[in-house]
Amino acid sequence: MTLAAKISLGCIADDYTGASDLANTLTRAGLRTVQTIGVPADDLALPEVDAVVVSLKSRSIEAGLAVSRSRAADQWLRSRGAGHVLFKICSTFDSTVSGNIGPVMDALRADAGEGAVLVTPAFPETGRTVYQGNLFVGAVPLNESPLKDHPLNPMHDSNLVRVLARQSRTQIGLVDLATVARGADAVRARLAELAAKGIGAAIIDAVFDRDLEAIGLVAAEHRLSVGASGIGLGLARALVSTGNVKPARAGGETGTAVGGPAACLAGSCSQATLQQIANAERVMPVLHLDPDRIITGGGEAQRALDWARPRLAEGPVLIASSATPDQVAALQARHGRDAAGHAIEQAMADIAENLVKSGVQRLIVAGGETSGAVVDRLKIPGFLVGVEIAAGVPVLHSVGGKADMQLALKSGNFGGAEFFADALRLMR
Ligand SMILES: Nc1ncnc2c1ncn2[C@@H]1O[C@H](COP(=O)(O)OP(=O)(O)OP(=O)(O)O)[C@@H](O)[C@H]1O
Ligand SMILES: O=C(O)[C@@H](O)C(=O)CO
Repeated sequence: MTLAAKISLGCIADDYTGASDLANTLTRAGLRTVQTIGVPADDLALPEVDAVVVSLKSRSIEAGLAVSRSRAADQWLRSRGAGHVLFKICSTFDSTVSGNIGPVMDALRADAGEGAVLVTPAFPETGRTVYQGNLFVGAVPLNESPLKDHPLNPMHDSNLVRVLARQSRTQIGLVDLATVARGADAVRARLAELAAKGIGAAIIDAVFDRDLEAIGLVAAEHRLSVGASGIGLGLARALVSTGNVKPARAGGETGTAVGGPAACLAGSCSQATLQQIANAERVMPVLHLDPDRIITGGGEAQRALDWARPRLAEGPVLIASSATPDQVAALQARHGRDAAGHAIEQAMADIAENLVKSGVQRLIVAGGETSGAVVDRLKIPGFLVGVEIAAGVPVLHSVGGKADMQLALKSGNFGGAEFFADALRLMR
């Protein structure tokens, strides 16, 4: 990849929807941003940018692999001049006792020679706030939110100091909201105090965007931070306010229209996605896949394609594997959690690949793991960020691939009740 000037901010995202969420936030804050799929190939030509978000699919893989892939991304970003790298995790801190947030943070911290790393998944625009180290999703603590039923990484503890301590080799501290409210100097002093005690990372509270601006100013003076789009916003605003980046027009790429048939694929089982699918039934044909048949090799992807192809000329279609928490639990009990998740993701990738062969150039995918499987199969090297469909979900324009495509990669919990119709209206 050839980048004309050095980049100001490097980002490593642990899934593809999270990467486009962050790329969207950085773009809106005035940073020219590109999202790459994996560590870019050296010959991938891309425009001059301020920030690169390398998308990995490392949230739910074995911790050692997540570490090695994240380190490779970090080395690439540093070699392109990134002085600061943000490790982008989910705003609901999706992870398990074995990782992968802690192990990746530990490795990147050692590589960067960082003292204490600031960590926050706060993203107030989507209702994620952190107080006294506890993560709230809307009005409820994380462990009472729908994330308690997540198919891959159910979250049962809202205290992130505890959660991260279980995953990391370093001690975890807290920078509380009272400190953040006193501004960047107070945060700086508290972080230095923690680092002096040998504490390697601190969860930092944030409830409003102004908190993230103070956090961003301090984080930007360091080499590494960990968090969701909120700290991305803080970092971007810090880079602009300190004159390190000259802000670009903050509207995103308008891109050229691609036209042609459009399709939606949903593999997310979040409450938000289930509601969005129910509402989509009123405006487009919806096919509900049979997950048992996918796992036992019953030709379900072919059935979906046979269903979709004759309908595409009439308008968009939606194909969903999504199910309620009870149905997900029952399926996992029959087939195993990982086997079920993997088989369904690959079926979605088969369907996407064949829909694109049938002419689809506008594709909406719901779910981070699902999006990862689909985008990998389509071999799209990167995206430029277009208009915003909903908080954290932009229209993406493919770059560097064979076909011109527009995609929307929706994080499971994001988007309004009419998300699919909203997206289709903006994808031309
Ligand atoms: N009916 C089902 N039963 C069990 N698992 C399913 C079913 N449908 C989809 N899955 C699996 O559930 C997982 C959903 O994860 P995915 O990351 O795609 O969505 P999400 O977690 O809601 O989104 P995000 O990570 O963006 O918040 C995938 O592994 C998918 O294959
Ligand atoms: O931060 C979020 O919630 C999202 O960008 C995400 O990572 C969901 O997969």
